[in-house]
Amino acid sequence: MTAASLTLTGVTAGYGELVILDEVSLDVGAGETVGIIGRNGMGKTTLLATIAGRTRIHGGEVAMSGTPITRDSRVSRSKRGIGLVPQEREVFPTLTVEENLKVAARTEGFTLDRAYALFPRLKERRSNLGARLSGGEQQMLSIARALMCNPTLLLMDEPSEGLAPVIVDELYAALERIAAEEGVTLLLVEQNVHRALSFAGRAIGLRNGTIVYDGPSKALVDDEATLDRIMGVRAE
Ligand SMILES: Nc1ncnc2c1ncn2[C@@H]1O[C@H](COP(=O)(O)OP(=O)(O)OP(=O)(O)O)[C@@H](O)[C@H]1O
Repeated sequence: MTAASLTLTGVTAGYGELVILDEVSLDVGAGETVGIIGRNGMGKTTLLATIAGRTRIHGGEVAMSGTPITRDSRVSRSKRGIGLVPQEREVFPTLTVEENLKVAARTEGFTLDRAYALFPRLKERRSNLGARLSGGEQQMLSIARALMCNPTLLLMDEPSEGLAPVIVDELYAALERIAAEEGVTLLLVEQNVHRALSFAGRAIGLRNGTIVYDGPSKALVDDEATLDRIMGVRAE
């Protein structure tokens, strides 16, 4: 797989007539890891949903590796290589772990063995029903299932939400491997700012649907004034 690049040019988008994102522009290079941070309700999920084709675009252009996709449906964006791991995880509850993975499998590319190598817990639980998994296991399954579709641009919405710190460590160890070993560009929304900054090379701060920071994560780590500006309150 070859990682995709992504360009948003003056994108205004939302739900029906409701506008949430206001003239958002950004350029993400192939293979970059980007953490999207900001307070609740600032438009982080809406940004991922807009890239995945799940919102209404009122203006501007979205392009993937130079090809405009603004008017493509979510299905055609998925076929082009955009994978979304939604906040709700969307695991099939009545299918086993292995069946959840197999329904997404393509004839070539990412394999079941690769999924199990990245997430050994899923191998142990491969015969368990989706409904019987812990939150952390469901999150791992949701990410592994997205990878089965051979994404070249993977969007993850709050992967660590509601998980115990030890599980979050395990999850992020797998994400580090995905970033290093799979040909995929990664954008993730992360409520835990310091987790986002240590994982992603680049940070994007959203406030009221506009980008208020776009730069290296490293520069933000000790910059409390800028973090306060993005987060509104001191980051935890
Ligand atoms: N399906 C929807 N229909 C209408 N409005 C929505 C919908 N989803 C989100 N919104 C609104 O869009 C705004 C931005 O929400 P969004 O979920 O993108 O923010 P967020 O930064 O991801 O926040 P959170 O961290 O709480 O998930 C909010 O005012 C929210 O109420």
